Amino acid sequence: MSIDRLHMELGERGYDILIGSGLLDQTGALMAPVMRGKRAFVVTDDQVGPFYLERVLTSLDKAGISHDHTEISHGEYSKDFAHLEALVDSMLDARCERSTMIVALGGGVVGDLTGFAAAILQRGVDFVQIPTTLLAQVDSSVGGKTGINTKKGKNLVGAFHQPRLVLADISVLDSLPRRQVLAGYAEVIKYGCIDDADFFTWLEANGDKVIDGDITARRYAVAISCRAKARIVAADEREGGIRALLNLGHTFGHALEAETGYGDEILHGEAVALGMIMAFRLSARMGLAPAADVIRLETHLDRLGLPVRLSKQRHWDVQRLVQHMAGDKKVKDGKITFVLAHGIGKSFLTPDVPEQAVHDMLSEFIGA
Ligand SMILES: NC(=O)c1ccc[n+]([C@@H]2O[C@H](COP(=O)([O-])OP(=O)(O)OC[C@H]3O[C@@H](n4cnc5c(N)ncnc54)[C@H](O)[C@@H]3O)[C@@H](O)[C@H]2O)c1
Ligand SMILES: O=C(O)C(=O)C[C@@H](O)[C@H](O)[C@H](O)COP(=O)(O)O
Ligand SMILES: [Zn+2]
Repeated sequence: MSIDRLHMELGERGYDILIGSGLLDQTGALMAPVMRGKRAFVVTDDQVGPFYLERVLTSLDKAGISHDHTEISHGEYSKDFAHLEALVDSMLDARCERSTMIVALGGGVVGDLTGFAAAILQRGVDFVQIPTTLLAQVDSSVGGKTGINTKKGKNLVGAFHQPRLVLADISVLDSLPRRQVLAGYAEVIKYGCIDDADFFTWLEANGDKVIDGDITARRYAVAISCRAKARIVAADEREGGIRALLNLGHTFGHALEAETGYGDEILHGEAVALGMIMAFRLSARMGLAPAADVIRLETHLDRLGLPVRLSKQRHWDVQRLVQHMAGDKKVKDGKITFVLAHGIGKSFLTPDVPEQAVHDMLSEFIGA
């Protein structure tokens, strides 16, 4: 079985991103070289655990790594202070030491929460990401952003804490519900929109294969996405500049997630899909992007089954969305830095966006 090996070029914080099928059964052997000791603490959720925990624990046994584990409740609700406290307590109860390797086995929720717990436990212990959703394999497991949501907004408390290794086993995506695959696909198409028009074109031709489970197409999409993310993060680890391009669609998307209470109504990836459409519509409204590219993006997302309009079941309020956006981490001196685009594959950052243009775009989108 072949493994694609990418490297996150961050000097002493650098690490490999391994992509392949069946990696789960080699977890212990693949982790051992980056471990400081012979103990691991595995965190998963109550939907991933029944599928994959036993295989990971068996591979740790085979590699002579002793282990404890815990399961959190699945879903975005778990990314909060209460679950963080409970998770850190369970690590302390298990007498995790500074040399214990923390393992995040799950989607972005498990990865973000566990990574943050690892960042603060005993002032920082090592962790490994084993992403089990498409979203986590192409995005959240790579780059070291960890954290939780608070009442004031999305991911507002957290730490940059890079994993020691990422193991992306493509075959685990076979058990992922279609809605979750589609949500992850939004972050895949994001890389095409940011600076890779050729990838966008490839996705227009092959996106349905990625969604429907073609292993070669999935592996290619994960590898290209991780390569893009690793390149951007290596250039700007702590988001002083170009890393913010990875936030395309997120200023609007996070506002939708906050407004809907971080539940099942809008998943993160779905919010990003809608947010990217809003970013492109705003760009076109400001005369920066061709309308044809907005249509191209909407048509592609719509054809694959992602939401491209806001639900009519809910009353959306422009002012409330703008208030959520005001808490964005890209706000500087009271002004939001937006990720806009001159077209597909031509995204850029700018604080120069008239408030009226944002209001008009949001009003139009809510009414659409
Ligand atoms: N740190 C980052 O850079 C970064 C990047 C993107 C997103 N995120 C965060 O990631 C989170 C979203 O992650 P997500 O989309 O993976 O959601 P998730 O972690 O909630 O997983 C989605 C659902 O799928 C289930 N699941 C996971 N893997 C499965 C599998 N293989 N088979 C069957 N079911 C499975 C989970 O139990 C969960 O119910 C958000 O909180 C978002 O903010 C972080
Ligand atoms: O890694 C990044 O940088 C990203 O922005 C990736 C995003 O897909 C991800 O959702 C991230 O968690 C958003 O970061 P935030 O700083 O806006 O909370
Ligand atoms: Zn995201």
